[in-house]
Formats: sequence, structure tokens, C-alpha cells
Amino acid sequence: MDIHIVGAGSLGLLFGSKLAQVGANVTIYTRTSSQAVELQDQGLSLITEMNLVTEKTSAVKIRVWDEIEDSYCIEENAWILLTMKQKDLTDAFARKLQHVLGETGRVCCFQNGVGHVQFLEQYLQPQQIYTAITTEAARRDEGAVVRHTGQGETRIGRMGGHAEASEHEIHLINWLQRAGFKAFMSKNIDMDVYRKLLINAVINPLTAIMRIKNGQLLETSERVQCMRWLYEETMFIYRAHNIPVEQNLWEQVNQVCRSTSANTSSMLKDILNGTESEIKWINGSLLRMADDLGIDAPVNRMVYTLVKAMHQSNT
Ligand SMILES: NC(=O)C1=CN([C@@H]2O[C@H](COP(=O)(O)OP(=O)(O)OC[C@H]3O[C@@H](n4cnc5c(N)ncnc54)[C@H](OP(=O)(O)O)[C@@H]3O)[C@@H](O)[C@H]2O)C=CC1
Ligand SMILES: CC(C)(CO)C(=O)C(=O)O
Repeated sequence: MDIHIVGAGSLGLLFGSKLAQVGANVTIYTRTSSQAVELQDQGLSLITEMNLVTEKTSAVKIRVWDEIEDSYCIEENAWILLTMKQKDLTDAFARKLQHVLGETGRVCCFQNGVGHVQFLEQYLQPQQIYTAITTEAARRDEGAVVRHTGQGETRIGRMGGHAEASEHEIHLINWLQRAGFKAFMSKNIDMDVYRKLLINAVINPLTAIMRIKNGQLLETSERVQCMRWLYEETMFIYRAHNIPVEQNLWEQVNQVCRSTSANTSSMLKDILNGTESEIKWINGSLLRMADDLGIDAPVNRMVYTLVKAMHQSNT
């Protein structure tokens, strides 16, 4: 099966490496030609969670996204796994994605936060756009070396659509499972997306502002109080929008802090690296949802503004 991966960062290299190892026909598209050369020369190395095995695959085809010719189109019914960050989903990128996918290609979006699906709908047919919610964790160490830092699960689905899985969807899931991922089609991806959004909206800005690991959020009553304020306000916004979410989400947020206790959240990493964080698509999306209904969201607004202010002092 042909699987194309756009974004040769942490998640893209993890999925690319494991899929290629089990024989999928993988093409990875980099942003820079220097990374493409690195991958071509060295092969792609995966360091497993146990730090034990380093597997190298040269079976992956490497291309530079910006160097793709205008007439290029992927095979019929092939998949693109989109593993870039939301900030890189520009109009120019989406226009190119549209012709690379052709009429029958499908794209599966791995981004945290919300907003990207609505953005891509301006360029693609709704039935071409899938969302993946993954709790796999990866970190790119060098241009050709990726570390699998935590095993999780990957749910895939189309926002607003809960039909029986199609042949092409089953095909993708089978390959992901063969590659060792706990992957399945979600019957309710909307719920998965908003669950993850809530988890990220509580944990990410607070760990970034306080510069602490995820587990340290639970260490003092004041930190838990800040989490609770964000949680309550976000649930209020969800209820106002009739977004169905489970009842025990507070417990789930706490559980994620415990199960990823040693993690530096992606937002804290971005702040420490001086790169743009995903605040705009996490708490920023919640602010847009609140504004749409004229609801006040002072806690989300405060953390959003603080994180934005930290960006500016870093750049
Ligand atoms: N890492 C993880 O464990 C998880 C990540 N996610 C989500 O997945 C998304 C990706 O995360 P992650 O892999 O960590 O991010 P990375 O920054 O590691 O990877 C993103 C990659 O996209 C590349 N890229 C940017 N623009 C383009 C372009 N125009 N064409 C081709 N490639 C491009 C970047 O290239 P360059 O490096 O050259 O800038 C980079 O390699 C994020 O939204 C994140 O929230 C979700 C769950 C877990
Ligand atoms: C779940 C969590 C908070 C794990 O670190 C995450 O998704 C992130 O850091 O972006």
C-alpha cells in the first residue's frame, strides 16, 4: 500500500519508519532539501521506547515537498498522513495538497487542536479529510533519527461522519496495526477530538507558563485549582455548543498528568525552543468558540495571552 507522509518531524518519522519496516510503500516529504539528503544518505533510524533497538530503514522514498512538480499526483486511493504543525498549513500548502491528492486521495491529519479540518475543507472534498487523534509520543533527535518516547493509541475518523468503515479505511488501519500501532477507526472522532482538545487546553498552557513537567501539575492545590478553572470554563463552552463529551473528563485530565508525568508538554517544549506554540489552535480555538456565542472565557483568555506574551519575549 502507498502511504505518503508530509512532515518529517517527530510523528512523521515514527510512523514512516514503522510502516516501512513492515513493507508499506512509504514516501516521506521533507520541508528542506538538507533533511532529505540526510535521510537519503543515512537511512531513517528509530530508537525504540526501551532504548534497546535502533532500526535503520532505507526502504523509505524521500522527496522535498516544495520541489514536487506541478503535475505530480499520488496513486489512486492512496493516503497522505499529514504530520506538520498547524502553523505550517498555509494557503499555498493547501493548494498544492489539493492537486497532489487528486480526486481519490485521502489525507489524515494528526495535528493537535482544532481548526485545521475547517481550513482544509476550503480546498478538499470533505470525504477526503480524516482526523487522527494519537497518544503515541515521539521526538526527532536529528534529521534522520527519531525516538519513540511513549506508546499510545491512534483513533481515526471523519469529523461529523460515523458510517461503517470503508475498504480504504480498513486498509490503512490494517497497515498501522501491522506496523505495531494500536490503531482503529473511531465511531465518534468528534468526541475524541474535543476530549483531546480539553486535555491539551488544561495541561499545555499551564505547564508552559509554570515551566513544569505534566505530573508536577498535580503537586500543589494551587496548580490543581488552575487546572480546574480551565476545565470548568472549557466544559461550559462545550455545553453551550452542544458538544457531546464524557462525564468523567476531569478524572481523564488528571490521569493524563499521571501517565505522562515525566513529559515536557509540547507547548513548554516550543516555548523553551523559541518556536511558535499551538496555543492559537488549542485555547485560541476555545476563545473563538466562546466569542461565537458571546460567552466570556477569562481563564482561557488569560492563559492564551500569557503564552502569546512568552512567544514574543522569546523571538
Ligand atoms: N510528537 C508527538 O509525540 C505528537 C505530536 N502531535 C501533533 O502532531 C503534529 C506534528 O507534531 P511533531 O511531529 O511533534 O512536530 P515536528 O515539528 O517534530 O514535525 C513537523 C514537521 O513538519 C515539517 N514541515 C513544516 N512545513 C512543511 C512543509 N511545507 N512541507 C513539508 N514538511 C513541513 C517540519 O519541517 P522542519 O523540521 O524542517 O521545520 C517538521 O519536520 C503537531 O500538531 C502535534 O501537536 C500529536 C500527538 C503526539
Ligand atoms: C497529552 C500531552 C499533554 C502530553 O504531553 C500532549 O498532547 C502535549 O504535550 O501536547
